[in-house]
Amino acid sequence: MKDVAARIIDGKAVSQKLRTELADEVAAFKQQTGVIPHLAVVLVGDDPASAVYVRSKSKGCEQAGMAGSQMTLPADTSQAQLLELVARLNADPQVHGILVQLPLPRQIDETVILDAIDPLKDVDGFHASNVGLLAQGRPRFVPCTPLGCQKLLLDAGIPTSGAHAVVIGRSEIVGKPMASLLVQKGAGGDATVTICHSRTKDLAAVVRTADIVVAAIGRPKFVTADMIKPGATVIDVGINRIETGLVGDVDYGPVSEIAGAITPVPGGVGPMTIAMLLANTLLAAKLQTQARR
Ligand SMILES: NC(=O)C1=CN([C@@H]2O[C@H](COP(=O)(O)OP(=O)(O)OC[C@H]3O[C@@H](n4cnc5c(N)ncnc54)[C@H](OP(=O)(O)O)[C@@H]3O)[C@@H](O)[C@H]2O)C=CC1
Ligand SMILES: Nc1nc(=O)c2c([nH]1)NC[C@@H]1CN(c3ccc(C(=O)N[C@@H](CCC(=O)O)C(=O)O)cc3)C=[N+]21
Ligand SMILES: [Mg+2]
Repeated sequence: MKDVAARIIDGKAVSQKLRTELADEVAAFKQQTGVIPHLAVVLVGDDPASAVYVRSKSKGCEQAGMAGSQMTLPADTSQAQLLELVARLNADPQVHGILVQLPLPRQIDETVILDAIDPLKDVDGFHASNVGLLAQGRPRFVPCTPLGCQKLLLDAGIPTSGAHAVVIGRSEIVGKPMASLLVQKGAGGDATVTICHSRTKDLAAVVRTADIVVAAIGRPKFVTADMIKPGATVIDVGINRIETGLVGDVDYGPVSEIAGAITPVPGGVGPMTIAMLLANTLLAAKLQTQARR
């Protein structure tokens, strides 16, 4: 492996393939039920990066034959006002999926909002009941980013069973659910999982033992070549905007000379997140359509 550059795991290509398959499933669902899956995305404030993601989410819905609506509330929206909108979306039978873009302004408690979303419309998989179901190994809505990482491993044929997977980061939206997925029984799981975070002692030594590294730290180029076992698979979740552009949490150039396979940024995990969100929206429509019959 020493002089051979890593294989590039092309998340953009995989996501496009999945989105084409999804469009067929959406068409079949619409024909069977007459129901058009509908995702509502809520953005509070005017952060330009968030606005870009929110737009790509609604655009993705339309491309897959689903409906996407977008609500933008002012940055000074109160928690009560946002709860009111969530309640309205919960009660709207036309809306199947609800995504409230994070982070929220400081006057709003994220947990209060996420707990208020109908768990059957929680396409992000952040509601306590969906987190619990995943932890118990009977997933309903799985958080989109970790699910996308697992799909990339499966699509690339990277063995996870018995592998040592090291997840760097323990957030509720990426690190923890990623570890849950990798440790689960079955395809894309059965790994021996270690979670690292800011209190981990000698993180570099731990990461060096990994067959699979998932980097979700939020620090540009944090994972360096000296931390990588030759031939290891490196999944870079990080999205960092620096002066030179968009970079991941992995020092891509040097690491790609040591790793066996690696995801680029952009074009790796990010597009998979969107594809999984669309898949979760169809799942939401299916669950709610069954529930009403
Ligand atoms: N591609 C995509 O679709 C998505 C990308 N992202 C990106 O992924 C990255 C991670 O996001 P998210 O999980 O929300 O981030 P958080 O900030 O919520 O979590 C970061 C984690 O990294 C750990 N960490 C921070 N610094 C260090 C350090 N020096 N050493 C070891 N561990 C450290 C933190 O530890 P501790 O808990 O101890 O503080 C924390 O657990 C970000 O770049 C984000 O932009 C996020 C979501 C989707
Ligand atoms: N409730 C909620 N759910 C989320 O899923 C959520 C969120 N809040 N807040 C912000 C993070 C971040 N996130 C990304 C999605 C797609 C790309 C993506 O498509 N990235 C492209 C590049 C896009 C660009 O150029 O900026 C890529 O990596 O190729 C990135 C990041 C979802 N998030
Ligand atoms: Mg966070």
